[in-house]
Amino acid sequence: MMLARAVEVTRRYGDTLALDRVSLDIAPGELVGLLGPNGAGKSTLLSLLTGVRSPSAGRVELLGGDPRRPASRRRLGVTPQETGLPASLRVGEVVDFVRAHYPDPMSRDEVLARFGLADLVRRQTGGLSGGEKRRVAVALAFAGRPEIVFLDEPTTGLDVEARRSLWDGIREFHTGGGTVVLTSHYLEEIEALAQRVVVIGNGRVRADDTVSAVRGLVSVRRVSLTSAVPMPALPGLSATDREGDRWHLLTPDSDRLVRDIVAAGVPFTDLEVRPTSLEEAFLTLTDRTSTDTPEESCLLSS
Ligand SMILES: Nc1ncnc2c1ncn2[C@@H]1O[C@H](COP(=O)(O)OP(=O)(O)OP(=O)(O)O)[C@@H](O)[C@H]1O
Repeated sequence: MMLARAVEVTRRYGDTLALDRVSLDIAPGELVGLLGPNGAGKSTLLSLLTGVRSPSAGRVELLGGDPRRPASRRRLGVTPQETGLPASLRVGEVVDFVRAHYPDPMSRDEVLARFGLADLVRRQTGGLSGGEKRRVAVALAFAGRPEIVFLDEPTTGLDVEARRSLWDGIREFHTGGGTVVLTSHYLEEIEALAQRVVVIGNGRVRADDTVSAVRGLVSVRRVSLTSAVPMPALPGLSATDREGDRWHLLTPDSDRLVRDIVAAGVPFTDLEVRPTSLEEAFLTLTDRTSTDTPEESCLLSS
């Protein structure tokens, strides 16, 4: 049985198409990273899988049933992107408050120790730093001893040490058999935790593969040069953008592309090669799951 599942799910907000026919299966014991730029639809997908919102079309299942069923929700842990903690309560009290909602929670000490928060137990949450609040918010997702946890950008705003301590807590849960789905803008973060990466862009699944396969897909370089001559169709050229005589060429193999340009006799000046951002790399990912026509796919890279 899949622990969570989206089947051809579409979600609209008014005229905005946030998710467009997304299908995803999360098996027990997986640690899956959802990777995508701002506005890709990651949070929307989490909100559907956790029953906070309903799809406009398609179907979602959590723990074998409707995500809104209280019986399923008791086996679920969630930390959304934005959370509020009651400012006048102490960290230990907040943990106890959340634990009290579950039939077989972790002990207060276990929750705090797993996420390196034991020193904060008596502190009022209103006086915590942003990073400390975030760590408490993430730890709370685990308090009810859930089977599956959804974390929306769990380490945003954390320094390196806090991030590592949080990763350790997530890994420990996973090693104990727990299932985790987390979103991130950074492949490095997903690489540190997950084996499987689902790349979301413009509301669609662009890739669903191992971390190393996705790294290959998004390791794209941008070759820029000035030339009055049109670029010939060269192998390994994933996308082309032109501003007057300035060309920006995206390619997985910049050495080869430059050699090919020289071999083709294209005159140029001001050659520049640099790594791309994830957003740029996404433009080169073809839509493997859709039935889009080639013309529509080209629009993605224009
Ligand atoms: N409540 C809402 N009302 C209207 N539009 C929304 C709402 N929530 C999300 N959207 C839109 O849906 C699209 C997907 O947003 P979503 O928050 O799911 O993306 P995301 O991948 O989580 O982005 P980020 O990385 O910035 O958190 C965006 O265009 C966003 O503006």
